Order: sequence, then C-alpha cells, then structure tokens
Amino acid sequence: MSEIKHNAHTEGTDAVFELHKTVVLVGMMGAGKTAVGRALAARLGVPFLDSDAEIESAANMTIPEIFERDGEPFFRAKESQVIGRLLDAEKGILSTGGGAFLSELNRQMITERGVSVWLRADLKVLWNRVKHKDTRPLLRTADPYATLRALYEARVPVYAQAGLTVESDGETSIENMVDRVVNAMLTRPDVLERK
Ligand SMILES: Nc1ncnc2c1ncn2[C@@H]1O[C@H](COP(=O)(O)OP(=O)(O)O)[C@@H](O)[C@H]1O
Ligand SMILES: O=C(O)C1=C[C@@H](OP(=O)(O)O)[C@@H](O)[C@H](O)C1
Ligand SMILES: [Mg+2]
Repeated sequence: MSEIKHNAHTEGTDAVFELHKTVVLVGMMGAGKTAVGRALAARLGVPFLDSDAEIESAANMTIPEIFERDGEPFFRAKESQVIGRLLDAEKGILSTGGGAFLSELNRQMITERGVSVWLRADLKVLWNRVKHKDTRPLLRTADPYATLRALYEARVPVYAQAGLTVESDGETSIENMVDRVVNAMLTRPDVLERK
C-alpha cells in the first residue's frame, strides 16, 4: 500500500518561533483582526485573545446588547480596561475591536507593552466582508456603507501610526494573511525570532 502524505499545510511547522511581545492587531471592522489573529496564534503556538470576546464574556452580553443597553462610552471604557488587562497577561496575539486604536490611552498602552499591526484593507473589501452581518452596532444606520466610509476616512490616519502594516486584499486567504503577518513580524527581532 502506498502512502502519500500531503504536507503542504504542515510545511514549516517544525520551525519554532519565539514571540517577544504581544502582537496587537488593529484596523477597521472586517479587516480580519479576529479571523487572522486566531489563525496567527495557532501558527505561532501562542495564546489568542480578542478584546470584544473578553468584553462579551465578562458582561455575558453581546456587543450590540452592550451598545444598546449601556451605550458606546461604557463599551469604550470596558475596552480600555480589557486591553490593559490582556496586555499584562501571557504574551500572545491580541485582536482588538476596530475602534480601540482610536483612543490615545489604548495606543499608548499598546505601544509601550506590545506592538501594533494594522491590517490594512480597501473600503470595498471591508464592505464585502461586513455587509451581511448584523453584529456591528455602529453599522446599524440608514446607510451602513456611508457610515463605514466615514469611519474609514476618519480612522485610516490613526491606524497608520501602527508599528507594522500588513495589506489585506480581497484575494488573500486567511492562511496567506498569516504568512504575511509572520513575515512582517520577523522584520522586527524585538517582536519575533525564528529559533
Ligand atoms: N483574508 C481573508 N480572506 C477571507 N475572508 C476573510 C479574510 N479576512 C477576514 N475574512 C472574513 O471576513 C469577516 C470579517 O473578519 P473578522 O476577522 O471578523 O474581522 P474584524 O475582526 O477585523 O472585524 C469574517 O467572516 C472573516 O472570516
Ligand atoms: O469599529 C468599531 O468601533 C467596532 C468594531 C467591532 O469590532 P471588529 O473590528 O472586530 O468588528 C466592535 O469592537 C464594535 O462593534 C465597535
Ligand atoms: Mg473582530
């Protein structure tokens, strides 16, 4: 019996990485912070944290429920607390919500205690990824595309302050995004090294 192993997916898994700092993914809704962050953590064998998921489980409510019941300022205060706490936890990958990097306090905490990576994507790509979902309260407006565009225009200059930028186009799979982020991280020996 012949046994053919298809190793394309596991190629390179014997490379061992050493993560020196928590990597904080920032960028717009739909950039892939949650999906790419989870896959990146699995690739590196480090913990995965998502500030939105932490807020939801601590409150035992969904993000839309929190926005509706307590308002955005309450959510933003929780978000800062959670980010501060997660930056003190074990080094890993921390995916934030799209608004998190807009806060100067959050940017300061992230820059001092981790490294920020902006997943940059065009407005069209973002829209295609978020338009079918009703989980983002900021897009519950009469014209969600216009709302996303206004947020995009206001936020891009702030995301551009991130330590590293990785392009997320419409054709690149999540696993290929992980390759790109790992390569970007490897340009910074203070962030990630191959052992
Ligand atoms: N590179 C990608 N290729 C294909 N689908 C993607 C990619 N990045 C994100 N997605 C999908 O787009 C949607 C939004 O991604 P998500 O990780 O929730 O973004 P964010 O956390 O930045 O808002 C999800 O359904 C996710 O699976
Ligand atoms: O852009 C924003 O301000 C928000 C993005 C969401 O996270 P994702 O970017 O993961 O969708 C979530 O934190 C909340 O709905 C607010
Ligand atoms: Mg997310």
